[in-house]
Amino acid sequence: MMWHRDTPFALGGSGRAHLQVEGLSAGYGAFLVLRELTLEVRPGLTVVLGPNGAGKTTLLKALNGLIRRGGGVLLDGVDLPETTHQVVQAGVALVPEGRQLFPQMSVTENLELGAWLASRAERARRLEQAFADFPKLRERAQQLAGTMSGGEQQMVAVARAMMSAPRLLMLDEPSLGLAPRMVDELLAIVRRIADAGTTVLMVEQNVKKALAVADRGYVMERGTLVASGPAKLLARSSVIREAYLGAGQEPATGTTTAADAAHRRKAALAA
Ligand SMILES: Nc1ncnc2c1ncn2[C@@H]1O[C@H](COP(=O)(O)OP(=O)(O)OP(=O)(O)O)[C@@H](O)[C@H]1O
Repeated sequence: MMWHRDTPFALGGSGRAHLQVEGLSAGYGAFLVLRELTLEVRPGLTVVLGPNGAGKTTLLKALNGLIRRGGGVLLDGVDLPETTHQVVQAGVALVPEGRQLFPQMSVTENLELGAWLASRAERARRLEQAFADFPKLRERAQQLAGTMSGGEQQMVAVARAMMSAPRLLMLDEPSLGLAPRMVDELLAIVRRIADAGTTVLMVEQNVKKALAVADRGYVMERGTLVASGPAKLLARSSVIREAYLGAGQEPATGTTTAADAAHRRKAALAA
Protein backbone atom coordinates (compact mmCIF):
# COMPACT_ATOMS: atom_id res chain seq x y z
CA MET A 1 0.00 0.00 0.00
CA MET A 2 1.22 3.48 -0.81
CA TRP A 3 1.69 6.00 1.96
CA HIS A 4 -0.29 8.76 0.37
CA ARG A 5 -3.31 9.43 -1.75
CA ASP A 6 -3.36 11.53 -4.84
CA THR A 7 -4.73 14.48 -2.92
CA PRO A 8 -2.15 17.18 -2.16
CA PHE A 9 -0.71 17.42 1.30
CA ALA A 10 -3.11 19.83 2.92
CA LEU A 11 -1.28 20.24 6.22
CA GLY A 12 1.46 22.58 5.11
CA GLY A 13 1.14 26.28 4.62
CA SER A 14 0.70 27.43 1.05
CA GLY A 15 2.67 30.64 1.40
CA ARG A 16 5.46 29.47 -0.88
CA ALA A 17 8.02 30.71 1.61
CA HIS A 18 11.38 32.09 0.53
CA LEU A 19 14.42 31.82 2.81
CA GLN A 20 17.49 34.00 2.32
CA VAL A 21 20.68 33.19 4.18
CA GLU A 22 23.40 35.84 4.07
CA GLY A 23 26.89 35.40 5.52
CA LEU A 24 25.82 32.70 7.99
CA SER A 25 28.42 31.49 10.46
CA ALA A 26 27.86 28.83 13.13
CA GLY A 27 29.73 26.19 15.07
CA TYR A 28 30.25 24.60 18.44
CA GLY A 29 32.00 26.69 21.05
CA ALA A 30 35.20 28.00 19.50
CA PHE A 31 34.93 25.52 16.60
CA LEU A 32 33.51 27.38 13.62
CA VAL A 33 31.90 24.95 11.16
CA LEU A 34 30.02 27.26 8.78
CA ARG A 35 31.87 30.25 7.40
CA GLU A 36 29.99 33.09 5.74
CA LEU A 37 27.45 30.90 3.98
CA THR A 38 25.15 32.63 1.52
CA LEU A 39 22.30 30.71 -0.06
CA GLU A 40 18.62 30.95 -0.79
CA VAL A 41 15.79 28.48 -0.57
CA ARG A 42 13.09 29.39 -3.06
CA PRO A 43 9.61 27.87 -3.20
CA GLY A 44 9.96 24.25 -4.30
CA LEU A 45 12.54 21.69 -3.20
CA THR A 46 16.16 22.62 -2.52
CA VAL A 47 18.72 20.01 -1.56
CA VAL A 48 22.07 20.48 0.19
CA LEU A 49 24.60 17.77 -0.64
CA GLY A 50 28.02 17.09 0.75
CA PRO A 51 30.25 14.52 2.43
CA ASN A 52 30.17 13.56 6.11
CA GLY A 53 31.22 16.41 8.32
CA ALA A 54 30.69 19.10 5.66
CA GLY A 55 28.37 21.01 7.98
CA LYS A 56 24.95 20.12 6.55
CA THR A 57 23.40 19.22 9.90
CA THR A 58 25.03 22.27 11.44
CA LEU A 59 23.29 24.44 8.84
CA LEU A 60 19.86 23.05 9.74
CA LYS A 61 20.57 23.36 13.47
CA ALA A 62 21.63 26.98 13.05
CA LEU A 63 18.50 27.79 11.04
CA ASN A 64 16.31 26.00 13.57
CA GLY A 65 17.74 27.88 16.54
CA LEU A 66 19.37 24.80 18.08
CA ILE A 67 22.80 26.46 17.97
CA ARG A 68 23.80 30.12 17.88
CA ARG A 69 24.46 31.72 14.54
CA GLY A 70 25.90 34.89 13.06
CA GLY A 71 24.84 36.58 9.84
CA GLY A 72 21.41 37.23 8.43
CA VAL A 73 18.50 34.86 7.87
CA LEU A 74 15.30 36.19 6.32
CA LEU A 75 12.08 34.26 5.86
CA ASP A 76 9.92 36.12 3.36
CA GLY A 77 11.93 39.24 4.05
CA VAL A 78 11.51 39.08 7.84
CA ASP A 79 14.34 38.20 10.25
CA LEU A 80 14.04 34.57 11.34
CA PRO A 81 14.01 34.43 15.15
CA GLU A 82 16.88 32.74 16.98
CA THR A 83 15.08 30.41 19.40
CA THR A 84 13.59 27.10 18.30
CA HIS A 85 10.21 27.92 19.82
CA GLN A 86 9.97 31.15 17.84
CA VAL A 87 11.32 29.51 14.68
CA VAL A 88 8.48 26.96 14.85
CA GLN A 89 6.02 29.79 15.41
CA ALA A 90 7.43 31.50 12.33
CA GLY A 91 6.43 28.43 10.32
CA VAL A 92 9.64 26.40 10.09
CA ALA A 93 9.69 22.69 10.97
CA LEU A 94 12.64 20.30 11.15
CA VAL A 95 12.69 16.53 10.61
CA PRO A 96 15.90 15.83 12.53
CA GLU A 97 18.59 13.35 11.65
CA GLY A 98 17.73 9.98 13.17
CA ARG A 99 14.00 10.91 13.39
CA GLN A 100 14.03 11.36 17.17
CA LEU A 101 10.57 9.99 17.81
CA PHE A 102 9.38 9.03 21.27
CA PRO A 103 9.62 5.24 21.00
CA GLN A 104 7.35 4.49 23.97
CA MET A 105 4.59 6.73 22.66
CA SER A 106 2.00 5.85 20.04
CA VAL A 107 1.97 7.21 16.50
CA THR A 108 -0.94 9.47 17.44
CA GLU A 109 0.87 10.84 20.49
CA ASN A 110 4.03 11.49 18.46
CA LEU A 111 2.00 13.31 15.80
CA GLU A 112 0.16 15.40 18.38
CA LEU A 113 3.50 16.63 19.72
CA GLY A 114 4.14 18.21 16.33
CA ALA A 115 1.18 20.55 16.93
CA TRP A 116 2.03 21.53 20.49
CA LEU A 117 1.62 25.21 19.70
CA ALA A 118 -1.89 24.74 18.31
CA SER A 119 -5.18 24.71 20.21
CA ARG A 120 -6.77 21.40 21.07
CA ALA A 121 -9.38 21.71 18.34
CA GLU A 122 -6.78 22.69 15.75
CA ARG A 123 -4.55 19.81 16.84
CA ALA A 124 -7.42 17.36 16.30
CA ARG A 125 -8.11 18.86 12.85
CA ARG A 126 -4.46 18.53 11.85
CA LEU A 127 -4.27 14.96 13.13
CA GLU A 128 -7.20 14.07 10.91
CA GLN A 129 -5.45 15.77 7.99
CA ALA A 130 -2.20 13.91 8.75
CA PHE A 131 -4.09 10.62 8.60
CA ALA A 132 -5.63 11.71 5.30
CA ASP A 133 -2.19 12.61 3.92
CA PHE A 134 -0.54 9.46 5.33
CA PRO A 135 -3.34 6.82 5.32
CA LYS A 136 -1.04 4.08 6.52
CA LEU A 137 -0.39 5.97 9.74
CA ARG A 138 -4.09 5.87 10.54
CA GLU A 139 -3.92 2.06 10.51
CA ARG A 140 -0.99 2.29 12.92
CA ALA A 141 -2.41 5.08 15.08
CA GLN A 142 -2.05 3.17 18.35
CA GLN A 143 1.22 1.37 17.57
CA LEU A 144 4.24 2.40 19.65
CA ALA A 145 6.60 4.35 17.42
CA GLY A 146 9.59 2.35 18.64
CA THR A 147 8.13 -0.87 17.23
CA MET A 148 7.86 0.44 13.67
CA SER A 149 10.28 -0.17 10.81
CA GLY A 150 12.82 2.51 9.88
CA GLY A 151 10.75 3.61 6.89
CA GLU A 152 7.56 3.76 8.90
CA GLN A 153 9.31 5.79 11.59
CA GLN A 154 10.59 8.24 9.00
CA MET A 155 7.02 8.71 7.74
CA VAL A 156 5.91 9.47 11.31
CA ALA A 157 8.76 11.96 11.65
CA VAL A 158 7.75 13.75 8.42
CA ALA A 159 4.06 13.70 9.37
CA ARG A 160 4.92 15.05 12.84
CA ALA A 161 6.82 17.96 11.31
CA MET A 162 3.88 18.65 8.99
CA MET A 163 1.59 18.78 12.05
CA SER A 164 3.01 22.24 12.79
CA ALA A 165 1.61 23.33 9.38
CA PRO A 166 5.01 24.70 8.29
CA ARG A 167 5.71 27.15 5.50
CA LEU A 168 9.27 25.81 5.36
CA LEU A 169 10.03 22.13 6.00
CA MET A 170 13.65 21.13 6.65
CA LEU A 171 14.72 17.48 6.50
CA ASP A 172 18.07 16.10 7.66
CA GLU A 173 19.09 13.03 5.66
CA PRO A 174 15.64 11.45 5.56
CA SER A 175 16.82 8.50 3.45
CA LEU A 176 19.46 7.38 5.97
CA GLY A 177 19.20 3.66 6.67
CA LEU A 178 16.16 3.06 4.47
CA ALA A 179 15.79 0.35 1.84
CA PRO A 180 15.90 1.72 -1.75
CA ARG A 181 12.18 1.31 -2.40
CA MET A 182 11.40 3.15 0.81
CA VAL A 183 13.83 5.93 -0.17
CA ASP A 184 11.96 6.36 -3.46
CA GLU A 185 8.62 6.51 -1.70
CA LEU A 186 9.86 8.96 0.89
CA LEU A 187 11.42 11.28 -1.69
CA ALA A 188 8.19 11.17 -3.71
CA ILE A 189 6.31 12.33 -0.63
CA VAL A 190 8.82 15.14 -0.04
CA ARG A 191 8.36 16.19 -3.67
CA ARG A 192 4.58 16.24 -3.25
CA ILE A 193 4.84 18.31 -0.08
CA ALA A 194 6.87 20.87 -2.05
CA ASP A 195 4.37 20.79 -4.93
CA ALA A 196 1.53 21.38 -2.47
CA GLY A 197 3.10 24.71 -1.45
CA THR A 198 5.41 24.05 1.50
CA THR A 199 8.95 25.14 0.66
CA VAL A 200 11.41 22.32 1.37
CA LEU A 201 15.10 22.38 2.31
CA MET A 202 16.53 18.86 2.42
CA VAL A 203 20.00 17.70 3.39
CA GLU A 204 20.95 14.42 1.72
CA GLN A 205 23.86 12.12 1.03
CA ASN A 206 21.94 10.16 -1.55
CA VAL A 207 23.19 12.47 -4.31
CA LYS A 208 21.64 10.82 -7.33
CA LYS A 209 18.17 10.36 -5.95
CA ALA A 210 18.08 13.72 -4.20
CA LEU A 211 19.03 15.60 -7.39
CA ALA A 212 16.41 13.60 -9.31
CA VAL A 213 13.57 15.04 -7.19
CA ALA A 214 14.94 18.49 -6.30
CA ASP A 215 14.53 21.77 -8.15
CA ARG A 216 17.81 23.29 -7.02
CA GLY A 217 20.86 22.14 -5.15
CA TYR A 218 23.93 23.25 -3.25
CA VAL A 219 27.10 21.28 -2.63
CA MET A 220 28.85 21.91 0.67
CA GLU A 221 32.39 20.95 1.62
CA ARG A 222 34.18 21.82 4.85
CA GLY A 223 31.65 24.46 5.85
CA THR A 224 31.51 26.33 2.56
CA LEU A 225 29.47 26.02 -0.62
CA VAL A 226 31.42 24.77 -3.61
CA ALA A 227 28.64 24.48 -6.21
CA SER A 228 25.02 25.41 -6.73
CA GLY A 229 22.42 25.46 -9.45
CA PRO A 230 19.36 23.82 -10.92
CA ALA A 231 19.30 20.16 -9.85
CA LYS A 232 19.33 18.84 -13.42
CA LEU A 233 22.44 20.83 -14.30
CA LEU A 234 24.14 20.01 -11.02
CA ALA A 235 23.60 16.30 -11.64
CA ARG A 236 25.63 16.63 -14.84
CA SER A 237 28.29 18.94 -13.39
CA SER A 238 31.88 17.84 -13.03
CA VAL A 239 31.94 18.67 -9.29
CA ILE A 240 29.22 16.11 -8.70
CA ARG A 241 30.48 13.55 -11.16
CA GLU A 242 34.06 13.67 -9.94
CA ALA A 243 33.49 13.99 -6.19
CA TYR A 244 30.39 11.86 -5.83
CA LEU A 245 30.61 9.35 -8.62
CA GLY A 246 28.80 6.36 -7.21
CA ALA A 247 27.77 8.21 -4.07
CA GLY A 248 24.11 8.00 -5.04
CA GLN A 249 24.16 4.32 -5.83
CA GLU A 250 22.23 1.94 -3.69
CA PRO A 251 24.08 -0.64 -1.60
CA ALA A 252 23.76 -4.14 -2.95
CA THR A 253 21.95 -5.41 0.13
CA GLY A 254 19.35 -2.67 -0.01
CA THR A 255 20.20 -1.43 3.46
CA THR A 256 22.82 0.89 4.89
CA THR A 257 23.58 -0.79 8.16
CA ALA A 258 27.12 0.58 8.28
CA ALA A 259 25.84 4.14 7.80
CA ASP A 260 23.31 3.59 10.57
CA ALA A 261 26.00 2.37 12.95
CA ALA A 262 28.18 5.38 12.14
CA HIS A 263 25.22 7.61 12.73
CA ARG A 264 24.52 6.04 16.14
CA ARG A 265 28.15 6.53 17.15
CA LYS A 266 27.98 10.16 16.13
CA ALA A 267 24.73 10.68 18.05
CA ALA A 268 26.27 9.11 21.14
CA LEU A 269 29.30 11.39 20.87
CA ALA A 270 27.12 14.47 20.45
CA ALA A 271 24.94 13.57 23.45
N1 LIG B 1 27.82 18.84 18.99
C1 LIG B 1 28.98 19.05 18.35
N2 LIG B 1 30.08 19.50 19.02
C2 LIG B 1 31.25 19.72 18.39
N3 LIG B 1 31.45 19.52 17.07
C3 LIG B 1 30.41 19.07 16.34
C4 LIG B 1 29.14 18.80 16.96
N4 LIG B 1 28.29 18.36 15.97
C5 LIG B 1 29.02 18.35 14.84
N5 LIG B 1 30.28 18.77 15.04
C6 LIG B 1 31.35 18.90 14.04
O1 LIG B 1 30.92 19.85 13.06
C7 LIG B 1 31.36 19.45 11.75
C8 LIG B 1 30.16 19.41 10.85
O2 LIG B 1 29.27 18.40 11.29
P1 LIG B 1 27.83 18.18 10.69
O3 LIG B 1 27.13 17.17 11.51
O4 LIG B 1 27.17 19.49 10.49
O5 LIG B 1 28.17 17.58 9.26
P2 LIG B 1 27.24 16.92 8.19
O6 LIG B 1 27.59 17.51 6.89
O7 LIG B 1 25.83 17.00 8.62
O8 LIG B 1 27.74 15.43 8.22
P3 LIG B 1 26.95 14.06 8.37
O9 LIG B 1 26.58 13.71 7.01
O10 LIG B 1 27.97 13.15 8.96
O11 LIG B 1 25.79 14.30 9.29
C9 LIG B 1 32.06 18.12 11.94
O12 LIG B 1 33.44 18.37 11.98
C10 LIG B 1 31.57 17.62 13.27
O13 LIG B 1 32.53 16.82 13.91
